Amino acid sequence: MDCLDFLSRRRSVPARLLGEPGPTQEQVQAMLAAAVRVPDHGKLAPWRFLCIRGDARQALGELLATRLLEREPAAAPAQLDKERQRFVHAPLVLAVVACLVPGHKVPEQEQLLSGGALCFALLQAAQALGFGAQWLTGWAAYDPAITARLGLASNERILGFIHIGTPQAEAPERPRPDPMQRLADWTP
Ligand SMILES: Cc1cc2nc3c(=O)[nH]c(=O)nc-3n(C[C@H](O)[C@H](O)[C@H](O)COP(=O)(O)O)c2cc1C
Repeated sequence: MDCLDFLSRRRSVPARLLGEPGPTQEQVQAMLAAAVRVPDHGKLAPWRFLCIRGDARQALGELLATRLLEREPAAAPAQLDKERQRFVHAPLVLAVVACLVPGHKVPEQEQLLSGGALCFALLQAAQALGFGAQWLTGWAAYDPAITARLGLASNERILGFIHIGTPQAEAPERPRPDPMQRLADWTP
């Protein structure tokens, strides 16, 4: 498969369809090494990663369930279970954290964009190694109590939880927009 073919066929594999085996430590390193080559205005490298694997996945799910009960005391047991299950499927979840440099001449938007590109590069690197992956956020990515428990500082943001593992079933395709319908010539 040539490169463009690979990119044109890329699709996410829903986290619930991901299972063992996950990437080895060498493969994690290789994926990150590819992903940090994203465009990065000002060479700020305004991002870092958290590896969530093994028992930490269940622990994070418990944290989400506990926090949801705080936020919504009437939350149904099924909702709480959903939170507990959020991170248990894929063997590896990489949280991509934006480390924003406030007041820098490179606007925060560009720092965030670089991190977003990095999330996507991670998806591609995972797929290039034969894994499936999905970029998820969910309410927890924006909840201050959860981000504090993840160790984020006030200038840091969760950009995504990248779930990575071996597809246990074929991922469904979704309709894709026709780019030509969104293309126009700009005329002065
Ligand atoms: C920043 C970001 C956050 C996302 N968060 C979620 C999410 O919380 N839940 C979800 O179902 N999909 C989420 N998605 C969408 C999936 O990552 C993915 O795009 C979708 O499953 C379709 O897969 P595709 O990559 O094949 O288009 C998010 C996408 C982005 C870019």
